[in-house]
Amino acid sequence: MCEIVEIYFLPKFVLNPFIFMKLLNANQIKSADKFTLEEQKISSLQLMERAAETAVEYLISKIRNTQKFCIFCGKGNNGGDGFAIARLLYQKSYDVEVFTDLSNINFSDEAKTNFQKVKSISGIDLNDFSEVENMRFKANSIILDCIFGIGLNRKIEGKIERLIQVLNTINLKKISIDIPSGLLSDGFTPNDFTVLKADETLSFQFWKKAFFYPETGRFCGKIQILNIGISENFIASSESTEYIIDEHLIKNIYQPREDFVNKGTFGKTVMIAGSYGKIGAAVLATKAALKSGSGLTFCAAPKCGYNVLQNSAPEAMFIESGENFIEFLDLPEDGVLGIGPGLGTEADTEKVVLNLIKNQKMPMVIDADALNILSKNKDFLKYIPTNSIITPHPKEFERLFGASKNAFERTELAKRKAKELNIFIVLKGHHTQIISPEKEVFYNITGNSGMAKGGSGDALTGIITSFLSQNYSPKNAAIFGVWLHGKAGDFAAEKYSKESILPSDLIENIAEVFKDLQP
Ligand SMILES: NC(=O)C1=CN([C@@H]2O[C@H](COP(=O)(O)OP(=O)(O)OC[C@H]3O[C@@H](n4cnc5c(N)ncnc54)[C@H](OP(=O)(O)O)[C@@H]3O)[C@@H](O)[C@H]2O)[C@@H](O)CC1
Ligand SMILES: [K+]
Repeated sequence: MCEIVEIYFLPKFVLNPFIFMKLLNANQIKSADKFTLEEQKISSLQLMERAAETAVEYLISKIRNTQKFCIFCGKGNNGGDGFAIARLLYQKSYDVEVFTDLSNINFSDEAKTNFQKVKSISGIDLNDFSEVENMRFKANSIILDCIFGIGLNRKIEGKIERLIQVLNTINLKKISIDIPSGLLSDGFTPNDFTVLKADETLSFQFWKKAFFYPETGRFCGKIQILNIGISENFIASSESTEYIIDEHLIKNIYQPREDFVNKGTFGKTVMIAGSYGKIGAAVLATKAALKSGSGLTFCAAPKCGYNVLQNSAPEAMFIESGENFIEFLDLPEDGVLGIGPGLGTEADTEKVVLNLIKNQKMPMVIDADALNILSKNKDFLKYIPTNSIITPHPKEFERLFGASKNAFERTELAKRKAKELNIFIVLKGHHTQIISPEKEVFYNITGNSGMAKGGSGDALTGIITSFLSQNYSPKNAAIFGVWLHGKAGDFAAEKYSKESILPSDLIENIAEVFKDLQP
């Protein structure tokens, strides 16, 4: 599964803080390249050189214990990047060995120029792809994959397919340039495609859609976006309905707390959660709501949770709503509701939950068992108040809306459902997506695999409900909530390791995220 660390900027290319990142497709990226050449009055060879310099600078700054790079170059501009990187690494005194298809030299113009330059350097070994079968690679060598980039338009076959199969068996670190070779950048890659399995992907300027979906993201390893100074004017004017939730976007959404305010200013959050044996879910959701700034916080839960809730979250008010599970609800007026964590699906709870959702006019957050209750009858879906936020994981999503062939199709189905029901869908996963009724998709890049633990989703529900009650719009509450949840998880993982972090640690680290956000 892929993991995204940070954006690497050459100091000369710092993005305008008001431009947040759109997800562009391969054709748009190619147009962005062309536009940049005209705007900056540079040649495509110069842009390629800039891309290669950025990649080399990154490699040198991050990679330790290696002296040798084996660079595999295809015939297009991804191969051109590879030849240029080879030359630049050689000039920095690294051992460099280059592999290409010497039997079929029909390179793109830029690749050809850079191939010729490599050929003229006697210190760089140049081999045919086929020689990889008999090679003995030095330990600690790094393989750079520059075989195909975003220009791939069909399955790789023959000699190059064989090459990738062999490379995939070699036990050396593999770094793909721009995108792992064999992967289609804008959609699902059929299962019979041979794809290079990278440990790391260094991608130029733009995230690619393939990075965000489990079937394709699993080939990418750790993802690093390298800013190569592509035209901001082009990015700003490009049409896209898909976005990456980056810090620029978050800084536009975040409303710092002002002076002269009182607890009423920050809304009334009401968590409806918990049943016997699952009171922890109510605790986590309530604490997360408190920690993310809710002014007044209530938790409606069964009586069996009274002691534990009052002890662990004394700042919240308890609303007794049954004995061992929720049997009735008597909620404060004007509360913003978050319902679902640990509710169970007892018949009485089901009745109360459905009734509440049906009669609710204001947007609310619906999660976990509340979604399972809704999924029992497709007619229940229309009870969801407009502009509400639902937070299903893939299984819950399937129960609600039916199965999809793959994760890309699931997102398309979510877009249709978000529009049809006029709601926001937070599709939880390694890269959680927020899908709006306008069919926009926002991809989250914070978070880590240590958060794949029971209780993590309860915290998310608390955070989003808290933001909704603090007057963030439903869209901003969902985007900010998902991002902050992941970021808090990243802070926690740094302190305690991915294995050991608990959702409680994540909640504790919400404070670190807010500290970081202060202007
Ligand atoms: N974005 C940026 O900002 C910058 C991007 N740059 C770099 O450019 C890369 C894109 O370059 P690119 O368009 O030449 O594509 P790339 O993938 O190298 O080659 C495709 C060629 O292979 C062919 N072909 C396709 N599929 C095939 C298959 N299965 N089996 C066999 N052949 C196949 C296809 O031709 P066809 O055979 O279809 O006529 C085409 O000629 C990009 O990823 C990045 O690395 C930087 O240099 C500068 C800044
Ligand atoms: K590649």
